[in-house]
Amino acid sequence: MAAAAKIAPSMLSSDFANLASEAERMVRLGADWLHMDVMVRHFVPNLTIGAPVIESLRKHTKAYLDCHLMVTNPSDYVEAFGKAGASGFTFHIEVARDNWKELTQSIKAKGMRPGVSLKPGTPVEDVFPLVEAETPVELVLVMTVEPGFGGQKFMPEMMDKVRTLRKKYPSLDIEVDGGLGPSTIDAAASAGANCIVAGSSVFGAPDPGEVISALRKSVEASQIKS
Ligand SMILES: O=C(CO)[C@@H](O)[C@H](O)COP(=O)(O)O
Repeated sequence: MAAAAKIAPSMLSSDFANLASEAERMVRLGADWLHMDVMVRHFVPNLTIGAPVIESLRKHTKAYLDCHLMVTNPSDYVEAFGKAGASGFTFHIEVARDNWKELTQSIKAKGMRPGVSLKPGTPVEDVFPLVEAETPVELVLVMTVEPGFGGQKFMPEMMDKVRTLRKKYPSLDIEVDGGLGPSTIDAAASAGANCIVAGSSVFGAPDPGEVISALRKSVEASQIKS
């Protein structure tokens, strides 16, 4: 069975001063997940949110909080994110080559869904062992921009990675992130992505609900065709 479409507005593009009401608005407009970009000025040169913000937001929403840890030392964050109420914890393979097994197990032990992400320059083969492990990652996040900032241009050449993953793992959650919106979604959906992160295209639209619904329609239409 095809992995269900999950549309995840990237809260990086929201009004951080009104995070709880922005989260509520996205859920009301049809978001399945809320994508939370964690950046602490190493691994990427930006500074966003950490576990205290997740903990505060959790008091206001039951939504699935899809946390993407753009940090060099993800294992240092597992305990705090688990306690804070994160739903998914996605780390980068580039910083976890030596400890991904323990890391994945500890994420699961803290009640979160483990995911792995790869930067544009990282070969897709690098994540195969994590998907096939005894305690596997449950999501692969293919970055379609260099991580660090919203509002960048979608890299269509990353779709080869998505196609490869979808062919090999028919029911895996495959997420794409960066430059997704109405003009790029068909490329990602037809390659096999089912979890769609979108920041500026959703928050910058006159009708964000319409964009969320267009993203979902494209994923579902591609799944029917395939
Ligand atoms: O992780 C990141 C950037 O590193 C993303 O989640 C962006 O926030 C997506 O923003 P758009 O490209 O959709 O504006």
